[in-house]
Amino acid sequence: MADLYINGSWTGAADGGTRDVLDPADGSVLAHVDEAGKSDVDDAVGAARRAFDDGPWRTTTAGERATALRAIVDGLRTNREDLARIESLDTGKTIAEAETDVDDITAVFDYYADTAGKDEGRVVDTGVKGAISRIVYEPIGVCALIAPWNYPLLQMSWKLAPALAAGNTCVIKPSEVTPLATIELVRIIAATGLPAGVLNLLLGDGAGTGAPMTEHPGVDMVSFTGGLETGKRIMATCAADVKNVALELGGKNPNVVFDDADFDSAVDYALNAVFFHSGQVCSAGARLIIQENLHDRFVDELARRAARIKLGRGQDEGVEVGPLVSEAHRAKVERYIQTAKDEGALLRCGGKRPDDPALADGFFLEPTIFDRCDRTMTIVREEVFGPVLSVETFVSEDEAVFLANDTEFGLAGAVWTADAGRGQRVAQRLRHGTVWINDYHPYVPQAEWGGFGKSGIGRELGPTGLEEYRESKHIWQNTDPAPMRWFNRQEQ
Ligand SMILES: NC(=O)c1ccc[n+]([C@@H]2O[C@H](COP(=O)([O-])OP(=O)(O)OC[C@H]3O[C@@H](n4cnc5c(N)ncnc54)[C@H](O)[C@@H]3O)[C@@H](O)[C@H]2O)c1
Ligand SMILES: C[N+](C)(C)CC=O
Repeated sequence: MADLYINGSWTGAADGGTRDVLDPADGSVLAHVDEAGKSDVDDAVGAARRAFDDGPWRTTTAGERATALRAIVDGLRTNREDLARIESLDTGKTIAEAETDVDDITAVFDYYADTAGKDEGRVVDTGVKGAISRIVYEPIGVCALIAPWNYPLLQMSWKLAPALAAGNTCVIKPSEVTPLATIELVRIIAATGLPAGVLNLLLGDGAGTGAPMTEHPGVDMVSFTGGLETGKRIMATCAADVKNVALELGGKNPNVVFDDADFDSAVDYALNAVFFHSGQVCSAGARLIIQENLHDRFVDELARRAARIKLGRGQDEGVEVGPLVSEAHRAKVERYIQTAKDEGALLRCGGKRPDDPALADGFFLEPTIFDRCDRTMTIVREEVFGPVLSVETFVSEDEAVFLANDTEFGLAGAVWTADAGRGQRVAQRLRHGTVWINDYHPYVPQAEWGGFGKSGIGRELGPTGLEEYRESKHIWQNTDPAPMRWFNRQEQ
């Protein structure tokens, strides 16, 4: 096996470590891959360090880097179906979802190809005679990019595209649970002829590979997407060396529905908000906050439709939702379901594994709705990251806003209303990084993504997504130097 990509070559793990990657739809082994240890981390960071300090990449022009990114875009377009199929197999998501992800990352590489080539810094008007002052942007250096299992290609590309566009070198690590499509992504990028060491791929888990990456003195920046507790650990590690750190963490996202909302659309999107990809989405609308007088009709319809969602293998025709990613993750979600029952939430549908014997070996769980929840319940407060919706009610607009903001997270949320003024008012009061009005889930390369509160630090996508990977430098030139004689005036 040779699944690690270090200094322009495919190689195995130095200590022979390997890992089985499982198909979440039936628990079978999809692949065996190499598992990097500390010496592989040293090799990859060393290669990225040399490529940054001594190689040609850092000093390429923005236009040259834009050309390199466009070659990646071409590679992604050519390999769209293959990439989507692998991503679907590995994560369990449907082919349609995986294709959407590949289209998204293609657009992201394209966007940063454009953006990198346009922003060449700025001239500063200092008001000082005989001085030229300008701001230039430089890459930060060696970036360690670490991604989660739910959107392996997408979350890595949101980091990799701007990091490369800015002229950094990278060591990347997908989740040990879903590494397969990232290996293909690196094959596609390697084929475009990036200089050796600019992009390095490590596979492995948090303790054996991720932690040594973040601790490594040769790394200048860590960009991480994943869970809150891991994020805290990484931030503490980075503090020791004052490394740059960007964090995209979890969410407990409110979907607020007022009684004047378009009923059919609000129900339809509420389903999609929470059950898309089995709820394994950082921005999943897992908290329905509904106006009391609409509650009965809305939740009845929601439960009726949730019970009809077609579960199955993500590659099969007609399947709407795939399995959870692993046995361990399903067990975690099941513990949350039990806790919700114990704390008195009312189970309206789901709450168990499907009865269909054809799904018995996969990590499936039925779409689940807990009604009559309150803000003290664990199911309302903690990120479940599965197909589980909690329902709370409100009477007034103020109460809706209070409940929507009543979370330590602040990633995303939505408001549904026919009153345009109220939509804007509520959107402005929500303490979340993305707010949708009469919609749920859209994200685009041009618009920043990230969270308030414990949902993270920094932003991906948009112009800010490029800023994350650049240092700005002020260059001041005195065009007419002459002694200033601040000191030793008596000697003049
Ligand atoms: N904000 C966002 O945009 C966004 C997007 C996707 C997922 N997420 C979040 O990701 C979480 C789910 O992903 P997960 O279960 O893979 O998260 P996780 O924190 O368990 O793991 C994420 C990555 O970090 C690595 N890792 C684990 N411990 C590490 C350590 N000590 N040092 C360095 N790396 C380490 C893992 O191997 C994996 O690659 C959810 O909380 C979800 O909300 C957030
Ligand atoms: C950022 N997003 C919404 C694509 C995936 C979150 O898990």
